[in-house]
Amino acid sequence: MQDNKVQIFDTTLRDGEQVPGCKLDTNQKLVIAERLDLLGVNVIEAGFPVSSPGDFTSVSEIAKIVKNATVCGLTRAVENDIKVAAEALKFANHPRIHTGIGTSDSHIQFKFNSTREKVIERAVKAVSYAKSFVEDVEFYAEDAGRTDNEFLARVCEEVIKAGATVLNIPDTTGYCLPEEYGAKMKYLRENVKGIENVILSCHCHNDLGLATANSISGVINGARQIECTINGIGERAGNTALEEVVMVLKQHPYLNLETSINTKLLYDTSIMVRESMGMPVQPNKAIVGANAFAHSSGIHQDGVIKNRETYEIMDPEDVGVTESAIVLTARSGRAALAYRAKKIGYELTKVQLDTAYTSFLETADKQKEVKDDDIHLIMKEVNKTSKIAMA
Ligand SMILES: CC(=O)SCCNC(=O)CCNC(=O)[C@H](O)C(C)(C)COP(=O)(O)OP(=O)(O)OC[C@H]1O[C@@H](n2cnc3c(N)ncnc32)[C@H](O)[C@@H]1OP(=O)(O)O
Ligand SMILES: CC(C)C(=O)C(=O)O
Repeated sequence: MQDNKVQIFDTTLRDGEQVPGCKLDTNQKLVIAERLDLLGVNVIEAGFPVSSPGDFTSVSEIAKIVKNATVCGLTRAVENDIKVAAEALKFANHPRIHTGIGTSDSHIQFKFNSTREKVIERAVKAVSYAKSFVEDVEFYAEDAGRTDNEFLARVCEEVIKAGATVLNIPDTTGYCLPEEYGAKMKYLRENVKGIENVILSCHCHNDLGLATANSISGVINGARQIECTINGIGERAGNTALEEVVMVLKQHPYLNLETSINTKLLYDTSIMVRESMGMPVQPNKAIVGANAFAHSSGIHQDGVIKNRETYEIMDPEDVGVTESAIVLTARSGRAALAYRAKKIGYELTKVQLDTAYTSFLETADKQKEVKDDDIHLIMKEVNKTSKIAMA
């Protein structure tokens, strides 16, 4: 029987920070790392220590301040990368070295001009070397999404023998379909000796918009760690969005898969990352976008006003959003107008609402949104013929 806990491995500060424009200095990284620890992530991938003196310092300082989460540093299957990562992580309460190498034929041929056998040798050597510094060693088979399953299983078996504690199966190029990615996890669980002693990890990219679906398919098929970032930032089209996978698992309790995330901190954390990295979040982004809990068409607004659950599958408060928004547009109906008018103090009779609605539509057709100031003007006009009660 597998544990039902899914570990959340946050790589906002590593894969997220690789994005053009998202680079952070050590102080900014420390603020985010503290917040991620508070949010309840299990692992913080703090950086790639060998990549620059600045990133080494960031990883090292993060290792000193993070109280609960494991702090992880990324390396290539290169001795010096691993030695430098171990040095940066030496003050961590729970250090993890994340090492690995490309395993797809494309990576083996074009990046390394090498062979499958030599790649296995390098993988094993890297894991054994990392193991000489820390107990917790995660191995990534880069481009596992496009790696032949039989070969991938061989790589996994060898690195488990060398001491890997976590096996990361990245869909580096965001190529897989959810069924295919899930089947890959299932295949590994069924064909790799020793797999029951390690955690399988999903690391999915969003090139085809499938990162969340693939990660969920991965955990349904036996993976127990998801690598993800706040707001889904990351290379190219990004990584799996942390807030999305966490809420998928929360909203589908029959899957019987849990995370340790305090979901009420999701929205504020999203804002923190957005502002600190200068990377805006699209308004229609699931969970944390400005419109994720906004309703702007009459039929939906009427439903939500009667009962939120007609058009909302989550309580906004569960993700730290204070309340749903009823936004008035030319597609709004009387229910929404009466609702907003009441919010700002006007209690309309049915006749007054009909009158107000006619002027409302005239205003709404001229602009994208009808604001409270516009409503005050409309009410002033209605008041001239019929006195409105104040709510
Ligand atoms: C999918 C991912 O997100 S992987 C992480 C990506 N992140 C980054 O690359 C950010 C940090 N990277 C860096 O700072 C630099 O690229 C460094 C320090 C790692 C390397 O810099 P350089 O030595 O100048 O090498 P450069 O970046 O030009 O090329 C990468 C080299 O690493 C090799 N390499 C790539 N991945 C691996 C790996 N997992 N294991 C071993 N070698 C690898 C490449 O084959 C290439 O080697 P070559 O020059 O012998 O052909
Ligand atoms: C380094 C690995 C884990 C990665 O980022 C990827 O394959 O996308």
